[in-house]
Amino acid sequence: MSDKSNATDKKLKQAIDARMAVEDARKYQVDTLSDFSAKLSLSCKGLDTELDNRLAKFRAALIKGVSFEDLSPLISETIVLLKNQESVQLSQQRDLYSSVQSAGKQLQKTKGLPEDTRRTLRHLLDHEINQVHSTHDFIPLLDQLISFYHQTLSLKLESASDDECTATPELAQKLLKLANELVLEDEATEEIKYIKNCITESDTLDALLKASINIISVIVKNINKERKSAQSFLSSLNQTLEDLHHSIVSTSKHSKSMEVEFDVLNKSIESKIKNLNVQTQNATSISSLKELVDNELKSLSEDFIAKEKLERTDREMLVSSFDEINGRIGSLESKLTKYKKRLNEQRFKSLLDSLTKLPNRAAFDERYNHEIHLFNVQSSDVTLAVIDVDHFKSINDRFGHTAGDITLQVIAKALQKSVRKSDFIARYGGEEFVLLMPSTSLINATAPLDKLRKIIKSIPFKFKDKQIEITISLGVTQLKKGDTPIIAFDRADDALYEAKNTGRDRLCISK
Ligand SMILES: Nc1nc2c(ncn2[C@@H]2O[C@H](COP(=O)(O)OP(=O)(O)OP(=O)(O)O)[C@@H](O)[C@H]2O)c(=O)[nH]1
Repeated sequence: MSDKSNATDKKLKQAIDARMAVEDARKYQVDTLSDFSAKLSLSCKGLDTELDNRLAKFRAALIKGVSFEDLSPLISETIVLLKNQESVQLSQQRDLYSSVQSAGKQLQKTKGLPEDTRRTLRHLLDHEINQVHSTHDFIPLLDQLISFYHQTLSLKLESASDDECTATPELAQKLLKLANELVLEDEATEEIKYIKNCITESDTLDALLKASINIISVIVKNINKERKSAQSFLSSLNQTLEDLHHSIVSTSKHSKSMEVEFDVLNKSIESKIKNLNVQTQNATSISSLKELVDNELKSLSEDFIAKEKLERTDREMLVSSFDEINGRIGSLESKLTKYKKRLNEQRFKSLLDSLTKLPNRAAFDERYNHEIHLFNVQSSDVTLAVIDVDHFKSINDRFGHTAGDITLQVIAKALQKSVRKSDFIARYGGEEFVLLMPSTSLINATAPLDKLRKIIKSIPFKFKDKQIEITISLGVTQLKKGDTPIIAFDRADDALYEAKNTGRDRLCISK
């Protein structure tokens, strides 16, 4: 009997070890999936605020280690949001198409349109604009460019003479303003720069007409390229998440059915051991006891064999589903790297800062160089301000990086809302912003800039139930004859340094 009991012990131990191996494999699988899903969700940060929040919740749930059953609804909600993103883009595209089509048709009907312009316009409407995958941001600009064209053409037709008609400086300035609103990718920068120089250097209506058509062509060409890559990223990401969802649900279902079978077996083993106990106590002779124990152990042994078999099947199924998921994760991860690269390129190309949605440093450099070029040609006043958030490091240190990020977004929004339409505000990097104020002298810039300082100071920031006052320091200068971009920027930076060293929350000027 002691041999049999040893054998039972051994079987029990084997059963426990096998179970632990299954649990370890499952834990490893869950950890790998969680890690991958977290990385995946980070890759689409910045596309949409609601999607960002949902993904942040999803990542938090993964870190906390909630069960698959609880994760499942979060994934379903995320998939819905991703699908929404796709349909939002599609409807924006449709809006853009019909808006531009109707403006274009109106133009086509206009008498006196030069033949080559009519051809260019036809080509734009028929072959290019309907392929544009754009956001709403560009629709007003395209509309304005087309109505600018309309207005300029009417002026040309009104003048009876066949000679080249001179454009007023205001008209050229209007087109330049529209061109300045363009925030496009690298390759287009040179094209836009060339067009802007043509506008400033030529004073005929024909030159303005040509320039406005050229700007429309550049926009159409570039938006199309950018949006295509974003859209394909979104739909692939959506597919990827759906695949993961299915894997999780099927693994979870499989585990549940196994648990039921294990439960039945465990209960049977338990009741047999109990029964053995009772019968042992009731036995009247050694021989009947021996027979009884033999029978019960035989039956128990059969249960153990069944249990072992079940565990082996469970382990094999887990290993094979794990291998399959692992393979899929491998291929998804390499896809993800590609999408991320493409998305980063797209962000870079769009020249918009992904956190604050303000123009980024590259966009600022482009605009700044152009303002310096204009200043050298026209000598109109331009003020430059470098703005830095005070003690920003302590916000991160005390309330965390996410609070820091939100702070930057709120400040960026307030700055954008408070500057004039003709001003150009950008995030230069970190907690530093730059502001260009064309046609504004240093004297006239001081009051609005100081108002800007007060606006930021009055924002009621609240972290961890604590009311926090956040201030900015400003260094300001005005472009001077002979300035290079670096010389003028350094002057504003020196003024900012002075503002920081004399107590912060102030504006200093460098003449
Ligand atoms: N949350 C967040 N922090 C950022 C970002 N970019 C830069 N920072 C942080 O901004 C802080 C800037 O710190 P410092 O240059 O020491 O300046 P400061 O604390 O603002 O102090 P003063 O400028 O001297 O008033 C650093 O801790 C950076 O890590 C960002 O995008 N998000």
